[in-house]
Amino acid sequence: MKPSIILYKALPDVLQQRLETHFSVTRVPDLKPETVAQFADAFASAQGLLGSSEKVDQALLEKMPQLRATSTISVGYDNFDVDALNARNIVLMHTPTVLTETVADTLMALVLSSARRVVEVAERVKVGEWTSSIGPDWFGVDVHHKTLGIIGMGRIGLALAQRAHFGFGMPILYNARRHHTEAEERFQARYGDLETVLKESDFVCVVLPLTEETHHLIGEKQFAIMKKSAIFINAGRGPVVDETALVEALRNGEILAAGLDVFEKEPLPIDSPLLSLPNVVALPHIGSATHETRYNMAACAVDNLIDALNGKVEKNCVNPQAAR
Ligand SMILES: NC(=O)C1=CN([C@@H]2O[C@H](COP(=O)(O)OP(=O)(O)OC[C@H]3O[C@@H](n4cnc5c(N)ncnc54)[C@H](OP(=O)(O)O)[C@@H]3O)[C@@H](O)[C@H]2O)C=CC1
Ligand SMILES: O=CC(=O)O
Repeated sequence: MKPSIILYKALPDVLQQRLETHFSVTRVPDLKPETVAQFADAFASAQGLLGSSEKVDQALLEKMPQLRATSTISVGYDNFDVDALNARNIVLMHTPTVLTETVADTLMALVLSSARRVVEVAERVKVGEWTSSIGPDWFGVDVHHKTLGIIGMGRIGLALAQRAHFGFGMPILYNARRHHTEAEERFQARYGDLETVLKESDFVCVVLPLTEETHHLIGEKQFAIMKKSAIFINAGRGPVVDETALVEALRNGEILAAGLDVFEKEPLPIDSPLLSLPNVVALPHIGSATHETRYNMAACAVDNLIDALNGKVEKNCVNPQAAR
């Protein structure tokens, strides 16, 4: 008999079929308690779980006594209670690498659009404000040859450094928990403590995972030491930044502008003060959102679950030690 799994995200037909050749699949809309109650038997017998974005916590795991493997269509996994998974020897698979280049493109798009005010001035054209040759009130600031600070020199940080170094001649300053020789040798990146990166960068780009250590890592004190001309970019996770402090820093002119793909609360509430600031580019968490990359992520997650339920956890596994 095929193992049973729960699928809580729509997949392209070809991938759903691939999953169905290996497993007996129950498709559910989400992981809300009412959905779990409605499909109680399927959750009770499922050995695998595949989807993205939803919280996978102790309460859910209690409804899934047979669960052996979870597979998320994302690289970030802050929505999973990894300690609870470890305690039950449940492996967690994720999708690093396949999305790296696309997310780095998004970061570069945020850098360029914030600096050159692309969204703001394009809107002004659409509402008919371009009535004569433009003046300094439409100007932006240069990107090329400015110092790019990267906080989190992992896979995505490295791909961003590559673009900025070779494409835009930008000196790279970075912070991570350890030195990254590849970034230093290939892109002449310079390591600095967090304070140095914040103080010396023209662009401060956050590409960190959300953990206990990174929660609100960037707040009032950190914005206060950035250059007044600094542009702040966040494409890691929203709660890494104290959003109230960010709004204050933007309002008070402590920094020039911000480009944001992630927020403390998503979807970003329509009454968020960020949306009334002209110097903010706000994107709906589209870091990896291209047709090609989202397909590759879903395919990777399907393969990951097949591997994990066959005891193969050498690749893409967050907690291989949990494998039984
Ligand atoms: N906006 C979007 O759509 C997307 C967002 N993301 C987010 O980006 C994150 C990074 O992805 P990826 O680059 O693949 O991950 P990696 O694990 O490759 O890189 C994470 C980096 O963060 C650093 N880091 C972790 N904790 C700290 C800390 N406390 N202080 C300083 N540095 C720290 C790591 O340091 P060290 O190298 O020293 O260990 C590493 O350099 C994901 O976890 C996810 O949250 C990812 C994809 C899309
Ligand atoms: O935010 C997206 C991810 O893959 O993590």
